[in-house]
Amino acid sequence: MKVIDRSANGVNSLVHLICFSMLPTIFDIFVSVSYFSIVFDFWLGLTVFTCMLIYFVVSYKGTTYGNKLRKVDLKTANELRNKSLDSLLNFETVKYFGNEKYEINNFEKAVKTLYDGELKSRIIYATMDSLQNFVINTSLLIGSLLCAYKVRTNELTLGHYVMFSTYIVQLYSSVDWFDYFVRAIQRNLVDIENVLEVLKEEQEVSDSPDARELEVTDGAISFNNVFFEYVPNQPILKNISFEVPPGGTVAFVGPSGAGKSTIMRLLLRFYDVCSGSIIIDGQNIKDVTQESLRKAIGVVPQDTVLFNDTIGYNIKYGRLQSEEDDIIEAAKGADIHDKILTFKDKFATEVGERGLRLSGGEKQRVAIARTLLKSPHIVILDEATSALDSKTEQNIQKSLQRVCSGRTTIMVAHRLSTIIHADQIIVLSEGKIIERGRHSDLLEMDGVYASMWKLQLSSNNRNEMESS
Ligand SMILES: Nc1ncnc2c1ncn2[C@@H]1O[C@H](COP(=O)(O)OP(=O)(O)OP(=O)(O)O)[C@@H](O)[C@H]1O
Repeated sequence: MKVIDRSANGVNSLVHLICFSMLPTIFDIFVSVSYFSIVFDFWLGLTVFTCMLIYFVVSYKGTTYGNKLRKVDLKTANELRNKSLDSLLNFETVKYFGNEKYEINNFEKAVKTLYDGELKSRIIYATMDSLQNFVINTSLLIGSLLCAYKVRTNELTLGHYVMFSTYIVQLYSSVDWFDYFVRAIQRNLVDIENVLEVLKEEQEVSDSPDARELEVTDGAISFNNVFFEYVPNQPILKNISFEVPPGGTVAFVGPSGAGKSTIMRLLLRFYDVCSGSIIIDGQNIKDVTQESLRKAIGVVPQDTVLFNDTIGYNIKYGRLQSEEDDIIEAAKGADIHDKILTFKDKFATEVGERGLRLSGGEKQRVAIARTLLKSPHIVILDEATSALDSKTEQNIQKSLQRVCSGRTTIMVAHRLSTIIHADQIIVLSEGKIIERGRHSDLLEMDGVYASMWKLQLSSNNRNEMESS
């Protein structure tokens, strides 16, 4: 992937740049050690060189081990963040099962692992610092004693002694700076590696370099011999072909796992088809930008998840440039305006995390209002009313009709009563189309759809009898 190449090149260039900037320091150290050996005394030079070698070995080993610990710490910190986020997002499930203590224990364990890891790395770095100081001071002591001895035996002058002390202090300040710099770089490289891991994630779908904007004129959709699998050799859709004329409605029914929602995901290009094509108004969706494609499609999903903000904000999300009047119109169209006016803060009412302060029907209406505001050419209703009771569903149907009117619509439904007016009903089973036609045609066919219809009728009758 281009992004990875670029970032990897970036890191390589950074490492090269740093190495170059360190050359003077390395040169400085090399010259100093040689100077001691040649000009002063061989044993003095050897002492300084040996201590320097020990210093670098300690530094290398300590930093390498410290980096390993840091990698583990980063992994633990990520896991801790994911775990806490997951428990907070699913707080209702935690409460349903009374598992608060279990979650708290898990969190405490994760915090303790992180704390222990950080403590270990701090101990390693502190030990390394002490060892390095010990090596430097020992070398200073041995060097000074050796130098003093040579002055006493008249092999060196007092001036040599002063020069040695000045040199060695300067040398060790360079070495110290070098060590600090290398340590900081290595530590940051470990962190960058963490970011690169994220960049390495392959993008499921990317725009082709010459991708154009999708131009929707009528909103005609056609699937041509579409074959798709999420995992190799496990086909989900097999040779799916159908057409939706401009403004027409096609509904998909079938058992759970048949591939109905997958068709919607392919139309939105969350995945690319393995073979075949999806055409909108004569343009293959592979050749257009994902942004323009998704702008043309409005989705009313099965479970509407709202932002933890106001109702007004959540409706406005359908078209961020909307004026207040447009939002009110959309709310009226979705039949939620009167309900919003009964709230104390009206459109400024906070909906809570994921919209938990609203009922299922209200959330669904917000989703419809958003789609009305977006005013797309194509609408997808993915089991938009399956989570609602029959009465709420009947009320919402009117709003849905408003969203779909004059727009090409693709629906997924479990309740067959919601799709009887569709221009075409397609029955899917194990990724294949097994029946298609209008409601009355399919009933006449007396096949899978007809038996599903009879089953739903009898269960509806049973429910009515039980409630009366
Ligand atoms: N991201 C994914 N990776 C792998 N397999 C997946 C993925 N998403 C869905 N599937 C599988 O693809 C199959 C079809 O899923 P899909 O959601 O399209 O079914 P569906 O007909 O909409 O079912 P339902 O009516 O229960 O929502 C299922 O067997 C599912 O397990």
